[in-house]
Parts: sequence; structure tokens; C-alpha cells
Amino acid sequence: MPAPPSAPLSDTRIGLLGAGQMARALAAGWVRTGLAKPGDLIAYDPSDAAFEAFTASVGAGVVRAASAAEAAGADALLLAIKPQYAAEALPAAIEGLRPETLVVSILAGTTLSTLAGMLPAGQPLVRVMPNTPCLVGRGASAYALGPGVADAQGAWVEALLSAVGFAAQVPEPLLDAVTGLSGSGPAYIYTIIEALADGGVRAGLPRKLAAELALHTVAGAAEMVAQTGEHPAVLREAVSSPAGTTIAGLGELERRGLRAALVEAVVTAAERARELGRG
Ligand SMILES: NC(=O)C1=CN([C@@H]2O[C@H](COP(=O)(O)OP(=O)(O)OC[C@H]3O[C@@H](n4cnc5c(N)ncnc54)[C@H](O)[C@@H]3O)[C@@H](O)[C@H]2O)C=CC1
Ligand SMILES: O=C(O)[C@@H]1CCC=N1
Repeated sequence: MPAPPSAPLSDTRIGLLGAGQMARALAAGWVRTGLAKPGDLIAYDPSDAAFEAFTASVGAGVVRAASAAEAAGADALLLAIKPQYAAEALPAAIEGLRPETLVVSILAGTTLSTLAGMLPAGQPLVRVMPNTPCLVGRGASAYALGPGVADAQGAWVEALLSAVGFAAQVPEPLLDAVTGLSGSGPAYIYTIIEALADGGVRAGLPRKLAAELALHTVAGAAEMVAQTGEHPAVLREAVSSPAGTTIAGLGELERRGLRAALVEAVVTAAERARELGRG
């Protein structure tokens, strides 16, 4: 598990521009791990429904900012709006930004250079690609620091992301591939869990049991890779008896192209992130 956050981190007020799915997952994860108190989170979202869902997930005491500028007046500002709305939403936030406020963007595709062009010159800026399992402390995030980010600010971002899962610093050009793999990846795995359960039902299991077995099989297999450090192929071979059931099932996966489908899903999502970045 990640190291606990240090005391100064927990004193930082974080503004959020947008309080939707990903903002909620991060903020609830920070509160859950003790990194932030709900009252340190100041969110601006024009949607009442989004803010209500945010409060329900993160905890009573989160502050609803009356304007984007108010949220931007915190010590750091998380940009958690859709990439398509950035140009429209950012000017309202800029009024509240102080020159030293760290801006942390989770916008898919939108580059540091594009964001810098929409912010005051020299504003410290970090681009992050998190994923929704941050909500339960099992996120997978990567981040790239913009020019002018102080070492302490970089360390703060690393701590912020490590508190809710795995975090890695990468060169910015890799972030679109990160988006295709871990940003979008939870959705691929949910599909796999659902399909495994459907298979169980087709093979005769009651739905509830099939869903439980599918979930624990995926979680257990991931934990095996993590804890043994073995290559997945080695672990797969250990399940596959000669002329047994597994090799018969794996044959179907190969024939129907599961491996190629997953590779193409990641590559296509990464390309879509690049397209979003081109506007
Ligand atoms: N959902 C995910 O799994 C991930 C999403 N992201 C990124 O996170 C960002 C947000 O995505 P989601 O949370 O999925 O979207 P979402 O639609 O759930 O949340 C966006 C929120 O922004 C609000 N909003 C719209 N206009 C606004 C404005 N002018 N000022 C403030 N808030 C405004 C909307 O009401 C909405 O609640 C996107 O840029 C996406 O690329 C990154 C990683 C994973
Ligand atoms: O689907 C999307 O565009 C966002 C970015 C990564 C996950 N969700």
C-alpha cells in the first residue's frame, strides 16, 4: 500500500473544476485515505445533480464553490471537466488563480502546451491520467510535470496520486497511451467480468454465484500477478493441464481474438485521446 500522506499535504485546500465521475473518485479516495478532509475540497460544478452525487461520495462538508474562480482560489486546482469544455470553462476559473497555484489537469488528450495557452503565462501545471479505481485506493495513474513546476509541487502530486493507488511519472508523449491502457482500462475489465459471469450462467450457474465467481477470479488473478511477480504467461500455464479444460477454453479465446481485441482497444483509445488533444 502507498505510504500515508504527510501532515502538510492534509492541510492543502484543493479546488475542483467539475465534480463528475473522475473528480468524485479522486476526492472520495483522498478523503477515504485521510489525505484530505471534505472541508478542504472546494468544487465548482454547475450541475446540482453532479454536486449532490459528489457530496454523497466524498462526505458532508465538501464546499460548493459559487463560481469557478472561487474553486480556483484554493491552493491547487484540479481540472476535471470534459476536454471539449476546457476552452469554455477555463476563462472563468482564471480570475481566481494565484500565480503560484498548481493546476492539475486530468483531461484526456489535452496537452500541457494547449493548457498553458489557456492559462496565465508561467502558471505551474501538471497533466495527470488517473482512473476510477482511485475511489477504492486501487487507482493506476501517470503524470507529467509542466515547465516551472517546483520539486515540492511534483512531490505533492506524486503523494496525491500514490495515496489512491499506483502512480508513475512519465514523459508527456506517453500520456495518450496511458489513457488507452489504464485510463479507459477499467471499462474493459468490467466488460470481461460481465462476460465471464454470462459464460457461467450459460454453463448452468445461478446469476448471483456466477457474478461472484467472475469478480473473485479477476481480482484473484490480478493479485497473483502482483504478489508472485511471475509473468502472466507462466501463471496461465500453471492453470492449463494437458488435454484439460483450460487449454480448451484458451483455444476459444485465441480463435475469437480476445488478445488482439484488447490490444486494438488500447491502441484505438490512445488514438482517440490524441484526437481529443487536437480539438
Ligand atoms: N471517467 C474516467 O474514468 C476518467 C476521466 N478522465 C477525465 O476526467 C475529466 C472528467 O471526466 P468525467 O468525470 O468522466 O466526466 P463527467 O461528465 O462525469 O464530469 C464532468 C463534470 O463537469 C461539469 N461541468 C460542465 N461544465 C462545467 C464548467 N463550465 N465548470 C465546471 N464544471 C463543469 C459537469 O456538470 C460534470 O459534472 C475528462 O476530462 C476526462 O477525460 C480521466 C481519467 C479517467
Ligand atoms: O472515456 C474517456 O474519454 C475518459 C478518459 C479515460 C477514461 N475515461
